[in-house]
Formats: sequence, structure tokens, C-alpha cells
Amino acid sequence: MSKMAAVVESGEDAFKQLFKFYKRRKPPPDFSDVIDFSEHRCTGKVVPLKLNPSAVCDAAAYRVGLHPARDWRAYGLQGYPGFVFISNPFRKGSQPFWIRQCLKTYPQKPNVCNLDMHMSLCDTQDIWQRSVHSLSSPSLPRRQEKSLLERLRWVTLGYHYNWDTKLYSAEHHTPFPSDLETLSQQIALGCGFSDFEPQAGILNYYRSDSSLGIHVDESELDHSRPLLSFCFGQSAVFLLGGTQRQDPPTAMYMHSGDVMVMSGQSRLLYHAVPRILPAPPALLSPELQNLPASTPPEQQQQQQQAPPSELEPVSEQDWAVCLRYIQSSRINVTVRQVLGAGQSFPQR
Ligand SMILES: O=C(O)CCC(=O)C(=O)O
Ligand SMILES: [Fe+2]
Repeated sequence: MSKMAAVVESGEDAFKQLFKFYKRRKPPPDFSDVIDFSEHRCTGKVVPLKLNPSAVCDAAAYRVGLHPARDWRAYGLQGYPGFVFISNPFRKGSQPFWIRQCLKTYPQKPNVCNLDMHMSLCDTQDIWQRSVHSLSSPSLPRRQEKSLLERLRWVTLGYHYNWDTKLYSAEHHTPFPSDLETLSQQIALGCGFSDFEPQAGILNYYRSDSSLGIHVDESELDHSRPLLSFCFGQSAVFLLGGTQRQDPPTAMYMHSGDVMVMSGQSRLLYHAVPRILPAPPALLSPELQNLPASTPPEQQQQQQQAPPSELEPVSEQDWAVCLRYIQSSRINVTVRQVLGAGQSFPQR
């Protein structure tokens, strides 16, 4: 019997027990049952998935930093219809743009973040500028106080999720970032969703000891729309369970650049992140090269004009700060459609 099976059989609530198992530090758990899609092996429950590459135009994918959709490596899991795992579809040199957006741009007003809950608007006005100094000075003596960026836990976009009521509302809404909207729509198109409207986003910022508890994302009013999840930086163990909180979950790694789509029968499954793990250097280091994103290497050699890209280059100074942050952190971005076509919020 594997170590994990022994853990599960010892009690009723299989999900809680596996969550604790993977969260444990001493002694560290046996990770051998965790599915690693980056190994591109279709063993056990993993099945290759055929997406719909012709629905995604190469130039549109290119503009948001993605490989052509025919090159995306997509997998499904037996027993989880509607679940799609796309193993890092990002072109080399494009992740730095998205990481910079998550750290410098999206935490800015009018978006909402955890720091707003107990700080004045004036203090949360420029999280990036207020953090740059301490994050770019490796030689500073042990710092007394963490920078704002290090204290950032979540940012919400579009219809801002209310963590207390678990509701979205028409009143609490700001424009959804157009670059993230376009990226999400390209992924959705490849997965067969031609009319996906990104309306809400939740960014989670994880330090090496962070975790995210067992939950289901059901606050959106239209569950026929997929939920997209993008991950950057350090790796994580992700647990995908069933429709009941205690159903035993499947464990998988999420590495930087991986994209997950929860749709159809998998849209309302319980899930959690029990553990952040150092990214395997061979997977992360090549992705963190801040290449000029607008010029693919093959075109540089041919001295041709690169196609237009939405990815504004990341300055060396900005990248130094991002790199320092991401070396010990993970960022996850989930994108959701809240309302179906023609739907509105119920009157309260
Ligand atoms: O960090 C992750 O991979 C999961 C995030 C998540 O489940 C959520 O934001 O609802
Ligand atoms: Fe979630």
C-alpha cells in the first residue's frame, strides 16, 4: 500500500487528510503520486486532449505571448470531464511581461487588494514604487518591515469579489484589464469557448509557506462558462477533488506558465493548494529570461519586422524587482465570467 493510500484509508475526509499530507513539512511528504504534466507522459489518469487550434489565430496568440494553439500541449484527466491542463503554452520571453503586470500594474487602483482593507487609499496608491527600494537592494541588512509587495495577498479585477459575502455586485465593478481579457479569450477559444467574457479576476500571491484551503468557486452566476487559471513563478501542488467536499482529490503540479481550465462537469469541483514548492530550475530559469518580447528569435536572425505584440517590453529595473520577488513566490490568476449573456444581478 502506498503512503498516500494509508493516509486516505485512515479516515473519512479524504480531501482534508491529503491536504494536510502535502502541507506537512517534517517529515516532508512523498510527492511520487503527484501528476507532473511537464513530463508529457500520458500515464495513469492523464490523457492527451485535442483542442480546437484552428479557432485561435496565430497572430492573435502571438500578440499575447502564446505559442500557436496547434503547439499547445493539452491534457485531460480521466474522471474529470471539462478539466483541461495546458502545459505552459507561453513563448519564451513572454512570462516576464505577465509577471510584471501581476506585480506592478494590476495591484494599482482602481483594482482592489487585501492592503486596502486596513490601509488608507493614499498608502495603497503605489505599492510598486513603495516596494522597489527594499526589493532591489539585496545587500540591505535584515529588514524590519516587509514591503507592501511582500504583504500583498490578493488583488481583484472587474467585478470585485467580496470575500465576506462571497458575492459579486453591479456596484463594485471597474474595467477588466484588456490585455488579460485578450489572453483569456485566446485560451478559451482554443478550448472551444468562443464567447467567453472575462468579467472578474482574482490574483493570489503565495509565499513559500502559503496555502489555499479547500473551496469551490460558485459565486459566479453562470456556471456554464469556464474558469481559467494561470500560474507564474514557483510551483505548487494543486488538489482537484469532487463535487462533495470530502471526495478524494487528485494531486498535480502547477509550474510557471501552466494554464488550467475548469469547465463543464469540472467547473464546480472542490480544489485547494496545500503546498508551494521551489520550481525545478530547468523549468523556470529559461522562462525568466526577459527577452525583448516583440521580436521572436527566428525573426531577429532574419532581420525582419516582428508582428505587433501587446507585450510592452519589461525594463531591466522592473525585471530585477520581479525576479527577486518571484524567486520565492508564486502568483496565480483566475479569470471568470460572472454573468451569462443578457443576465444581470438579482435585485436585493
Ligand atoms: O492558486 C491556485 O492555483 C488556485 C487559485 C484558486 O483556486 C482561486 O483563486 O479560486
Ligand atoms: Fe478556486
